[in-house]
Amino acid sequence: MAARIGIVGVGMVGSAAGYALALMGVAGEIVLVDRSPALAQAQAEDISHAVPFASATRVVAGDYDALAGADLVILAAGVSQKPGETRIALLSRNAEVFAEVIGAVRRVAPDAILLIATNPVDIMTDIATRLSGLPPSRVIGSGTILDSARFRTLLGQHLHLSPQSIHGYVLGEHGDSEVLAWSSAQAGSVPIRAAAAQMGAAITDEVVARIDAGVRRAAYRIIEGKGATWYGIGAGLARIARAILRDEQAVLSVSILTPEVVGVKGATLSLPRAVGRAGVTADLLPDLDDVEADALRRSAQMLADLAAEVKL
Ligand SMILES: NC(=O)C1=CN([C@@H]2O[C@H](COP(=O)(O)OP(=O)(O)OC[C@H]3O[C@@H](n4cnc5c(N)ncnc54)[C@H](O)[C@@H]3O)[C@@H](O)[C@H]2O)C=CC1
Ligand SMILES: CC(=O)C(=O)O
Repeated sequence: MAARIGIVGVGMVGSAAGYALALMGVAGEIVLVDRSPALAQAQAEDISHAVPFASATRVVAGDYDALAGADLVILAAGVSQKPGETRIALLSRNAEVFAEVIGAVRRVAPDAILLIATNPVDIMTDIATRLSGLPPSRVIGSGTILDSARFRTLLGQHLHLSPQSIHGYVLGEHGDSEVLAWSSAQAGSVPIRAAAAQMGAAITDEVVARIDAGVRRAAYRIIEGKGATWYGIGAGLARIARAILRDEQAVLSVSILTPEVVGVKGATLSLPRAVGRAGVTADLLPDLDDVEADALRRSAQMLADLAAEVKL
């Protein structure tokens, strides 16, 4: 039977995910739910007009009851950052939104995998895991999927290679403490620094600093310029959804509650992980140098401490 995806919160991010999913054609039906039914209705109508160019997906608006039987529900409800605001500053407001939304989704779609986009996405994934009672493997935050895409884009531009031929991951928090795993990045099958040297485009300290800021500060820059980010994450959410619904076992950097990593217990954070129909089925932590391992430890500890402060 064709897959059914729900999206709760269809502002910029939820609607961009719906649009990307409709173009990709991975679902038979996409159901849009929002606190504003008029917005959900308008987004469904607009996105459905893109469908004839790409797929046969049915795109409809509905209330929570319309999510019954969903295989996957994407959560993008809540407030977003104002210029200069951190993701973590959104926590208390979005925790209140999840207190209402997660129970409503679970009541009608108990078998759905939850895919979280709302920021701060790692802590919101931790909250969704606890509120839902689902196993962590079935409550997946988009985490650093977007940061890894930004890393691959900038490395691809530096080397004049397709970002699809760059393999590199951002680990830890989707946020200020994230860790770019330079030491394991590759172009094709060649370690990134060796590839860069072969291609006459050495990765100097200046290049590292520029790409690091390009990734870490991307959201701040884009929000300054247009108020929010949505295309990158919309495509990232659709990519994760495709991996789940087609049981791809694709390696993607996503966030789940993790029993232990680099000595830190109980942090919800991103690592490259295998993603398929059962959710996350394996972790693939790359080899890290000492600087990267220390940075990941700090990021993980910060996330574990912050999540522990959230009382539900
Ligand atoms: N994980 C990531 O990489 C990214 C995450 N985000 C986050 O995604 C979230 C959404 O961002 P935008 O779409 O730009 O915001 P938006 O304001 O455009 O949309 C949010 C939507 O949530 C709805 N909503 C709020 N409370 C609700 C409730 N209780 N029940 C149902 N719907 C509710 C609103 O009506 C609105 O339509 C933010 O937290 C933002 O920071 C944004 C970009 C990237
Ligand atoms: C807003 C956000 O989290 C991002 O674009 O990375």
